[in-house]
Amino acid sequence: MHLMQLPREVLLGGDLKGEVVNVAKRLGLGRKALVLYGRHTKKIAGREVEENLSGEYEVDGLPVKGATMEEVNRTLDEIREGEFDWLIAVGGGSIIDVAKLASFKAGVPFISFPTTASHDGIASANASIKDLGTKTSVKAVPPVAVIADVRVIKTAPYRYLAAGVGDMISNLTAVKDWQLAHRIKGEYYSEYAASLSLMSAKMVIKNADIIRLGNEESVRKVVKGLISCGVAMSIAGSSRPASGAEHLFSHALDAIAPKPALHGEQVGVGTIIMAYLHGMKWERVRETLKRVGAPTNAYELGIDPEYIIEALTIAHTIRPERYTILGKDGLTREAAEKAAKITGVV
Ligand SMILES: NC(=O)C1=CN([C@@H]2O[C@H](COP(=O)(O)OP(=O)(O)OC[C@H]3O[C@@H](n4cnc5c(N)ncnc54)[C@H](OP(=O)(O)O)[C@@H]3O)[C@@H](O)[C@H]2O)C=CC1
Ligand SMILES: O=C(CO)COP(=O)(O)O
Ligand SMILES: [Zn+2]
Repeated sequence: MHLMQLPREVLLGGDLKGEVVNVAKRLGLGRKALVLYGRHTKKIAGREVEENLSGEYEVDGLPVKGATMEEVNRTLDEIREGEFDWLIAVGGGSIIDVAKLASFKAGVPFISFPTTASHDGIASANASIKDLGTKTSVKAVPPVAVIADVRVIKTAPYRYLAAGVGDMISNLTAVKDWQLAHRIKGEYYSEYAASLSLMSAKMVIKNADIIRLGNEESVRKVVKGLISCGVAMSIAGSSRPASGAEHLFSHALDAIAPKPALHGEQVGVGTIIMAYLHGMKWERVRETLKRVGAPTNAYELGIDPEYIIEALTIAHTIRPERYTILGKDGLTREAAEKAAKITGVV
């Protein structure tokens, strides 16, 4: 059986902090709400969302630090002790993922209120959580509603929007890896999910110059593309349409680099290299990232080339069951150096 779960409402608009109450009412959510936010996103929108809700609901706020299993468990304890009926995540990908997994484990719904357009986990049903040192996605639930306030998202530094482009362009190599796994390992493949995911990647290639403006139209385009990627993952029943070897490379960097860059920035650079390995037009990937002002090399990522090479050689070990262009044995150091040099990444 294949179960596809999708958000019931998706709101995209100018000033939506006050809309949360109406959404919660329409969806018939219970009396007690828990607002999850981070240190920054509390000030950006979290506190205001909490205040707006307090007129109609019993509400409490919970600060969350990063997407780790400890934070998921802490949130779960809070939900159980406080007997909360639903959650709302006000933040970047990390806060949303913590809410997603806690919501799944506790069996209570959650609303996604993104403060950045830097990742495609806004509407997806899978959560990327760091557990025992490494991070990859696990099955969870999608938000019951997505409330994307363009004005809030626009307060994020431009770098975050460019990272969102990186997370979408990565679908090009993710889908190629998926097709490879389908042919070589007989893995389930969904033509529809793959097409939907590729649509977002093609959209950013076509609209790079508009996105570069960093205005409300840019934010709308990127958010819609990211939501579509989330839907593609839900249709596939896994992150396959949006996560291949370029994501393994980024997860490896998160594990070894002293100061990793943004998820979307790292997967964007990973896409350049994996596109080269697939024999695809990697220059087009690099060109798009350049046009939107996203990093295309180690220097721009702020990561020492040594970590880039190491991440390339260990990426295949991150999630061995996910077959990609890296194969079972991964890249040799020489092959990693060659690919990174040819593509200008180091
Ligand atoms: N589940 C899925 O399908 C997917 C999950 N992901 C995951 O999402 C995460 C990446 O998300 P990303 O958003 O890049 O990073 P984070 O959620 O880790 O946020 C990075 C930083 O940005 C801050 N921030 C958030 N919003 C704003 C804003 N408006 N202005 C200024 N700063 C802001 C955060 O603040 P604060 O300190 O308050 O949190 C945090 O310090 C990764 O963990 C990745 O694995 C990515 C793609 C798909
Ligand atoms: O980041 C994601 C899709 O963009 C989720 O991917 P993972 O399954 O690699 O965590
Ligand atoms: Zn991603």
